Amino acid sequence: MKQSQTKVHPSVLERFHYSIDAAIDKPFNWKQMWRLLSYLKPYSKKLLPLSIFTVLLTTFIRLAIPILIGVYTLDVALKNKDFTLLTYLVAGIGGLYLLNYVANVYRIRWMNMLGQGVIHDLRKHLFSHVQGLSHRFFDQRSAGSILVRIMNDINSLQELFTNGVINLLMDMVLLVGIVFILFTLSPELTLAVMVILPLMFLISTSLRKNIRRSWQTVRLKQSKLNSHLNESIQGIRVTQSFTQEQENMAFFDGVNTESYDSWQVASKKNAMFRPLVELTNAIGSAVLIWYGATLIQQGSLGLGAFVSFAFYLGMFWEPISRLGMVYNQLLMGMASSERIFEFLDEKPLVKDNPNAKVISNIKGEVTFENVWFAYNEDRPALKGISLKMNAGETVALVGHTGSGKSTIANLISRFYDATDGSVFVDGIPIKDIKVEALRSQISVVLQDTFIFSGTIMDNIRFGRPDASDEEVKKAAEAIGANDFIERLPNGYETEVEERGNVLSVGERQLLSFARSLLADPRIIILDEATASIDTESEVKIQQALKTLLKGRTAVIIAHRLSTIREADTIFVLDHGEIIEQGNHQRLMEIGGEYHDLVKAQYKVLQDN
Ligand SMILES: Nc1ncnc2c1ncn2[C@@H]1O[C@H](COP(=O)(O)OP(=O)(O)OP(=O)(O)O)[C@@H](O)[C@H]1O
Repeated sequence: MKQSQTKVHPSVLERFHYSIDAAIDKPFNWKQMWRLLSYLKPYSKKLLPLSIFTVLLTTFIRLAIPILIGVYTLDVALKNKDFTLLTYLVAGIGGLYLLNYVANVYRIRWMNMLGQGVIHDLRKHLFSHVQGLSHRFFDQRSAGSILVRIMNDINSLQELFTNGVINLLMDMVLLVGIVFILFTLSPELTLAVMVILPLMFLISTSLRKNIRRSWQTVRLKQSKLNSHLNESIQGIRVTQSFTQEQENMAFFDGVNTESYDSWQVASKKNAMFRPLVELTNAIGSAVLIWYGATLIQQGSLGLGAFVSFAFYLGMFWEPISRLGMVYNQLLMGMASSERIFEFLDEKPLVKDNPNAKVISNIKGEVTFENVWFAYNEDRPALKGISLKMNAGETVALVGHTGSGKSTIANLISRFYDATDGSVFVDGIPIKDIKVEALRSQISVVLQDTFIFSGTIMDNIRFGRPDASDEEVKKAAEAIGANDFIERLPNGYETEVEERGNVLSVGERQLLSFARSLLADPRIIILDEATASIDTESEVKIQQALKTLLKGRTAVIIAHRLSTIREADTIFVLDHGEIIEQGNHQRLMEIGGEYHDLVKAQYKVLQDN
């Protein structure tokens, strides 16, 4: 293995841990196979039968031609000097080759369409299913590992569906056909040439298995390389600011070399494969010529039959080899499909009650009645929360980090369901309101606004795709985002990349406010940005906020004193419990936790 040239602290190389779930083959599982094959169902009326028909047609033509050339042309037509038959045979063989060509063109086209169609459907099914899963599912998995399943695992099934399944049929027919014809032509010669069978078997099982394992190692190493690369690029700013490039390079070098080495091993083994196959064929040919010549001399085998025999023997290896390959694909497919089905079998934890109703005009009153919630069983995040937020009121949630503020917000949107107790909107248990209806009237504005790739216009329109350009502009103007948008190179049509790195934090916030205002929700949940921005932007954001919150219930995870002070009710949280509640004035008078918090903030502001 190549060693890294860079000198770095050894602990660095132990820093990265990736959970790689590359395809390691699994034992064959019929139940899983049937489930996979059920994706062929939509094609069972047209594409599947057409593909099978062309496969069988080409197989029969391939089986027929050597007999026509050897036995009929040499042993019948030429031997009997029957030139009419010879002409027919030549025309017939020519016609069959032509038919074979046409059938092959369609076979390849239809089989590809079939395979691609299945992969398309499977990917669509998986994506739409994953999209509907609850937050908890995404808490437990990295985006990378989900991506791998939707892309790589499904891709690895592509080959199985495009070639594997149908070739299996072709190769079985071909193999049975060849063995049957060989025995019909000469049972003695067939038995003699079968000496190569054990060798063939050995190559197509153990050697292939060995090679397959090596390629799996290659894929594993590549996954590791991908994960590291992904993390490196995402974290490049941190790496550069801590000048950890050399250390990072050393790790990359290690992973890259591991990948290189695994390729070397796999390709060395692969290189042995073909010559070994040829050697086996050579042994078969030697037996054929030696024993075949003896049989011809004895008069028990015609020359034409011998020629046909040689043709079939040449074809014999092909299906055996391909069957080995399909078997490999099947085992790999088992591993991939197991992981795909694991996702498909995940049930969304938050789902509609059978009697859930669509409530389209909620007022926005939110009540918590003795709500308990735990992300992990042993560590409750909320401990018996009871609170009431009146419709149209602005509520501030304050408290130290990890006290449960975001969790309260998560329960209002029903990203999670309470472990115990109930949450009500307008006095109706939220489990009795259809999730879609509820969420369409709630807007969540996170600190780290997610900007999708597309134009500024598309991004503001995100929650209400039917809004006109005029409505988008009006929302942006109301928020005060218009100025900065018009200054961009193409105004509202400026393309912003995913995550919107080209926009400043304040600009991204204004954009998300405009997005929410346009969606016109009844309840707004806002995780106020902690990042300090300049005073001018601060004033702008405060004004934008006023516009956005007007006439709606607003739940603000508040960090700024100015926001907190103007809230109608402030809930002070501590370790998942509400310890104080009231407006600013009242809480200051009490002189408790809130009072201390405000004093501490003032001190920070004054020190700065
Ligand atoms: N997805 C999650 N899975 C497991 N535990 C979580 C998850 N999200 C939050 N927690 C835990 O739940 C508790 C409450 O977290 P929450 O995010 O509600 O706090 P917060 O008050 O919003 O904090 P902050 O001000 O830092 O955002 C914390 O102990 C946190 O570690």
